[in-house]
Amino acid sequence: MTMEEEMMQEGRGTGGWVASSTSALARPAGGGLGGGVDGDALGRWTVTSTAATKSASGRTRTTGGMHLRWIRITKTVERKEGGAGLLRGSIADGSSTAPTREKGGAGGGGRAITGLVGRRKRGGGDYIASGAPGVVAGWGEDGGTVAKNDDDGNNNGKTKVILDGVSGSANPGEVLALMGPSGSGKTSVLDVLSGRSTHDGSGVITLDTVIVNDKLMKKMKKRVAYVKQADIFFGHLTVRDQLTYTALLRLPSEWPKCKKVEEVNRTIRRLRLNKCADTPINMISGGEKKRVNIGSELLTDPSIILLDEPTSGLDSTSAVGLMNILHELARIEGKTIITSIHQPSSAVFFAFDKLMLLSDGHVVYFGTPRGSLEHSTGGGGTTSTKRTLLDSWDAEAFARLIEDEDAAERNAFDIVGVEDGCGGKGRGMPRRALSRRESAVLTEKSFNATWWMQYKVLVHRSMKNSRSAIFTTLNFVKAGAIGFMCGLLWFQMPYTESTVFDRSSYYFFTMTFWVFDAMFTAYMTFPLERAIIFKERSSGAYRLSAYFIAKTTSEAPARLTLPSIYMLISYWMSGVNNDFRIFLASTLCSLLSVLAGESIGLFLGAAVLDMEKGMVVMTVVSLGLMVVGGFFVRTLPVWMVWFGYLSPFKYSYNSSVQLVFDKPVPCDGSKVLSSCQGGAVGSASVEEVLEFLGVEYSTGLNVALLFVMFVVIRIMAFFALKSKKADERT
Ligand SMILES: Nc1ncnc2c1ncn2[C@@H]1O[C@H](COP(=O)(O)OP(=O)(O)OP(=O)(O)O)[C@@H](O)[C@H]1O
Repeated sequence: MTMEEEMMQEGRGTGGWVASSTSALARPAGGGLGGGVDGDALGRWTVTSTAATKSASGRTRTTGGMHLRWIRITKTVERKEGGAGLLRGSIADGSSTAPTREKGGAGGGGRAITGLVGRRKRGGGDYIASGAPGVVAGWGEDGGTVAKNDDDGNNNGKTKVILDGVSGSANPGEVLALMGPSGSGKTSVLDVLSGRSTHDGSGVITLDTVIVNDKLMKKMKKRVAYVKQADIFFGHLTVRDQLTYTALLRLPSEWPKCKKVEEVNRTIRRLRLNKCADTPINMISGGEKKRVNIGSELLTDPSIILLDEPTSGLDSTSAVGLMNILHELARIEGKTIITSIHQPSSAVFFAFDKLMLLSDGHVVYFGTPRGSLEHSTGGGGTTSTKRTLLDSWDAEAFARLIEDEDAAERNAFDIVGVEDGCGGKGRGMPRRALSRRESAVLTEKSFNATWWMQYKVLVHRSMKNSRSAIFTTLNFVKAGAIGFMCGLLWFQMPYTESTVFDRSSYYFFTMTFWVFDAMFTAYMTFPLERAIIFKERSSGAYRLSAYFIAKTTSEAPARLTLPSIYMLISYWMSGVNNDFRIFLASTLCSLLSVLAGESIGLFLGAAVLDMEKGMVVMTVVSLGLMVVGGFFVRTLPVWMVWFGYLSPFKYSYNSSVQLVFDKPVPCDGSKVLSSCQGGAVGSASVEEVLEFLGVEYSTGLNVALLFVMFVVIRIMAFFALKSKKADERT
């Protein structure tokens, strides 16, 4: 069943809230930000629907698209050291080396344009530049130098212009394709439009004619879905799990769970994922993964869907299938869709409603796909060079056209918005209507789910994932085998002076092994999940605090179960102390030290997200802390004493050893302790044994210090993670 059929079956096709027209200006009806559907002076419909609204039958409506315009967007990035070919010179003045025109980019609005090829505007926003020779798709590589940038796409300074005065627009009900050679700026345009990356600020982005500033963009993220090139998921979760967790996190909290589940099932049907719905994501095909990625974004019923090369890596049948889904979403649900694409088949290419061609961060064509041929060949069928194409497109004139269109729509909206019934429009009234729409967006909730709901869902997801990742047979075998091996090595130690050292070494080994294990596995947590965290957070799925606390609580059972199994086997086999209360207390000390070690690992993982560097830091820090833990070096140099206080090994060793030596140790003739120098008679006091082993502080103080370490370092880990900004390219 196609989506269209499905929707008709659900009554939506006739329900009146989805327009099925493919016209560029057709709009789905729905409630607006200010409520309702508004007609503009040009006789078009502007829909500003945001929240899911209800049909007469009580079903949830699909939110329509929004009109997205971007005008003279420029983006400059810092040139990173160490790359091939350092940049020289400067572009700070924005001067152009283009021979035939002035730049209309960074703040250059309104300047005169020379060498302009004639162009006209066609109905429905179809801009065709005429008279330029050449081809568009796969244009010639003549090495034509782009204004500001050299042949490597670099400018001659410390910065690099990656988008230069890019303008365009996308309408509800349409699919706009971004095409251009690799490195031409397609992803950068999508990053900026989705709010995942910033632009230089000289250009403007408008959504339904409302200028999108930083504050608005943050709020808009819920309505702008961005399907990135990489399909990042927890591989152990099934497709249904992934969609269900997304639904629970991102759909309105007032919806009952059954409604969210219904939405998941609808998304599975809509994206034809039924066959793999209950298969773990790491087992499904690339095309299916891509559809899961799109489905996760579609669940929230966004108005605008941006996709970065969704067909890359797919065979042609899957690519066509995916494109059909996008066209259905635009045509039937009225979504605004922008997708970048490489080498589409001719069927796919001509099916796009609009096409924007980019080269070296510049627009070289915007209009219908068919019109691009006319533009590129100029009717003469000759091949165009990159240089010619760049020169033939008047970016500034195009920017002004979009600007005018935006202004016309805004005025028309405002006239309607404040209509007093007499057809009058009083002074200052348009502004009121505009701000009404703007404030409607700004007062929207940042998160759909409450903090507690986010926490519960994330704990559940993390436990499900860690069950498959940590509670594996292999890990149980590891804990059991090491416990058994240690039991054999320290087998049934008699409680006499000759085993004083062995008892303490048993604890030192136990602490070292499990604290190291916790440190290193916890270290991996954030670097491994950072792509998912950044992706989900950038779409406003949850608060970082909910994720962090959920992550640490959900991993605790797995983290503590394995050392407990080890202790249960090794402690009784070794005969450390036959008092069950001592076993319990020393096991708890060990587990607390595991949690403190986990805090250190989490902190370093959050502070140094780069795995390679982080591993080096981890190795140095963990070995250092172990050495100063009291077992190896007894007398630290004065300037290193502070380092000893940071060692969880020290506190856990100190507390456990004190618990084990709970009564005087009988001499056995080995003359290890000074009180036993006389032979196998008498015993050494507990104090003497503890002094011999270099144990400091009371058990209570050691446990308290371990607890402080566990809590304080964990809080530090949270702030370290919070301070990390998403790399624009993650
Ligand atoms: N943060 C950044 N730092 C440095 N250079 C960047 C950054 N982001 C983008 N670029 C550069 O900007 C240019 C455009 O990159 P972008 O990823 O947008 O191209 P693209 O058209 O999507 O390429 P592809 O088709 O290969 O994905 C490239 O030369 C890229 O190296």
